[in-house]
Amino acid sequence: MKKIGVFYGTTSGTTAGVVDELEFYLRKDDYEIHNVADGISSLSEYDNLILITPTYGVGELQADWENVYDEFCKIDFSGKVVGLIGLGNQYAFGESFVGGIKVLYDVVINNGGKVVGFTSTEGYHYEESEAVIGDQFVGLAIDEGNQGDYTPEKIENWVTEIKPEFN
Ligand SMILES: Cc1cc2nc3c(=O)[nH]c(=O)nc-3n(C[C@H](O)[C@H](O)[C@H](O)COP(=O)(O)O)c2cc1C
Repeated sequence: MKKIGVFYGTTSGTTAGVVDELEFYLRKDDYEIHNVADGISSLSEYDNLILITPTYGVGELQADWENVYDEFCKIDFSGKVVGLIGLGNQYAFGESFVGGIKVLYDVVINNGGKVVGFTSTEGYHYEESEAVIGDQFVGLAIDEGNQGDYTPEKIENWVTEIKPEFN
């Protein structure tokens, strides 16, 4: 398996904690973590990517992702395999739960990439989410505030599922 590039943004630090947990399940693989606040100039070098954003505003990207959005939209994702992880709060923001990953999803798909690691919406309690296609999230939905106890198991299952899909 080729190297995995993990790119994340965080405003209040929760996502950084989730990235630490993700690292545990990637520990036997070749991977590199990048905080989007430091830029995304190396993103196009990876054929395997895990992109992580908490949702802010109403279903929008986290601020550091917003800052690189125009650059992100110019990336050719042909041949790239991408897994998405979204953080959100299903009770406080139940009408736009983890919507931020749909913004990333749309760019990856429009620019020729493959998104893997859709997950079931079962067990979540929200009204609406832009990040749902059919009955699945377009990535892994994490709600640390309300369901953080399940996060390690969710990440482990998701990583196990997407690894065979990587280049
Ligand atoms: C101003 C604000 C807006 C938010 N909007 C949403 C939202 O639309 N949908 C959602 O699922 N979560 C929303 N959240 C919850 C955050 O995504 C969640 O707390 C996340 O864990 C924050 O990650 P971070 O600590 O890495 O920045 C919002 C939080 C704040 C403070």
